Amino acid sequence: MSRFSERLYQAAHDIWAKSHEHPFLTEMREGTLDPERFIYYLKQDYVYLIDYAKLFAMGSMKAGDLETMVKFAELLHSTLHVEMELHRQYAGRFGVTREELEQTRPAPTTVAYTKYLLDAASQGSLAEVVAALLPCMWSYREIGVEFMKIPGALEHPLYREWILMYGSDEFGALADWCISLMDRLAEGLPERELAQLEERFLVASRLEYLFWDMAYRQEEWPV
Ligand SMILES: Cc1ncc(C[n+]2csc(CCO)c2C)c(N)n1
Repeated sequence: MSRFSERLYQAAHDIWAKSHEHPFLTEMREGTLDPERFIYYLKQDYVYLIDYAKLFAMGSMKAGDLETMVKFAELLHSTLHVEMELHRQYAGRFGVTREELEQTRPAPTTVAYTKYLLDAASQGSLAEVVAALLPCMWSYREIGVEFMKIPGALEHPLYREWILMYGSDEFGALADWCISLMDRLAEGLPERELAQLEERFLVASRLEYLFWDMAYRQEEWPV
């Protein structure tokens, strides 16, 4: 039987393709993305990551064995100290302090995405936690690897570090681990539960798309 992750990948194909073609990413790829849009993204992503990191804590809590528990703890550590450190360093280049980053008011799409993930994780099984968090890790891995292949992308003075982080083998290995965990957790589940996991994965994928779109539009609350 084919792997459940392949089913998820196929089901999300059109959504992910739409993300890859979004002007935020095409302009970043070409090095023409307005830095204001990038700063907006960094701030929103910082507060997104604070909530997202909690999913790894919940993964640790719901883990059925010590190895899985340790791996989620590593992912939590890496988000707080590696990924968020990249954001802090970028912000510093623009004179935005760590405190300002942390006090960013989450925009509507950030609220929708983080609360959706936390709801899925608090209500559901470990498989639901993984289905919800997976598009984030997997889609960034795809984007990072694609960007690394573009001649000159790593020479860009602003976007170089971002591309290096998400295109790195370390991030690739973390995403691979989550994909194989998804496959193991899905084994033997009835179709009704698989369909529910697929739904979590697809909604999170659509919210990933909306996150790029939000950053490009520099979305604000209407009042
Ligand atoms: C909206 C949004 N989606 C995905 C990521 C990428 N990401 C978040 S946590 C993690 C794994 C370990 O830190 C990865 C790859 C992001 N930064 N922002």
